[in-house]
Amino acid sequence: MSNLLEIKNLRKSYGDKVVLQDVSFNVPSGAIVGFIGNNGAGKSTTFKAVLELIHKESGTVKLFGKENLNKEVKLKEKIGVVFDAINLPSNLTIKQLGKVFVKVFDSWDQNEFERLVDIFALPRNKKVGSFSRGMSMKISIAVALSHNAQLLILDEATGGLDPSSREMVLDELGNFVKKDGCGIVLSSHIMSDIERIATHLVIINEGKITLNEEKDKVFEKYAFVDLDNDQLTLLNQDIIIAQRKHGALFTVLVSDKEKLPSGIVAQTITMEEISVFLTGSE
Ligand SMILES: Nc1ncnc2c1ncn2[C@@H]1O[C@H](COP(=O)(O)OP(=O)(O)OP(=O)(O)O)[C@@H](O)[C@H]1O
Repeated sequence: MSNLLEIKNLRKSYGDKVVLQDVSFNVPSGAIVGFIGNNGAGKSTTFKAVLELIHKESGTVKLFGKENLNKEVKLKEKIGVVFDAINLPSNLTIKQLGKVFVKVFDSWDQNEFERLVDIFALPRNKKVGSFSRGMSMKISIAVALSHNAQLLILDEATGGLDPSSREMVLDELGNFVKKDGCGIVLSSHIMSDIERIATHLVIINEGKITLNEEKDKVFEKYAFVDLDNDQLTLLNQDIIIAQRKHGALFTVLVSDKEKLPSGIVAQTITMEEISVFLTGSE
């Protein structure tokens, strides 16, 4: 499986504040990477650095195997981007947008755009600037899906969508990634969305990656255990992902419940629990 995006040791500071420290993860072809973290953890900053909208301090970013996106103009067309804030021309209608984008993108697919506008039930003759937040997200997603991109970078793209719209969008994302050589990285605070569609989980906490793993592996092998100090010393250090102290006991997230000493009871994990544990917001 080749990587559409490779991020290695990415670092970024604003003034004295280090907001990304040694961030590394990949988006393989065929994958949907769920990028999870609290408000201010560094998700948007990572995306902006990947897209070269901001300068990174150090580290490398490779898109389709190549560095320096700004010098590889053709590559940009292969990336569909949706940011939380709408950045489409507000004075145009959807009808007019189609006419603009056919000129902007060599590979603009007007039929696909029309299909998505229909299934997202978006009005064709209303100015985009007057759209609700949910409608704005849907039109941004429709655009990102209509220029034959291979990689989608979606920052909070399902936030603000009603449940039936979310279903439709998640279905479309699932279909997108089935196409040859396509992949998605999406940040979200909606754990049920991540649990439903992600193939890989990347968790970031205060600019540091605390988990980077295939989702199925997390649910098959990972577990929480409650231990006292003596039991903790018996634990194979290699399987400890994170631990928290609660009075005299420790709650430990382990990466392989098969390697637990006998007598220690593994508790099953939920997406919500693992994300709360690793984002430190408990
Ligand atoms: N232009 C900027 N100048 C100074 N600090 C910034 C700037 N942009 C982001 N930051 C800081 O960088 C940190 C990471 O912000 P970022 O927007 O990447 O978080 P996030 O994980 O996307 O959060 P959210 O879930 O709220 O969207 C925060 O502490 C934020 O205040």
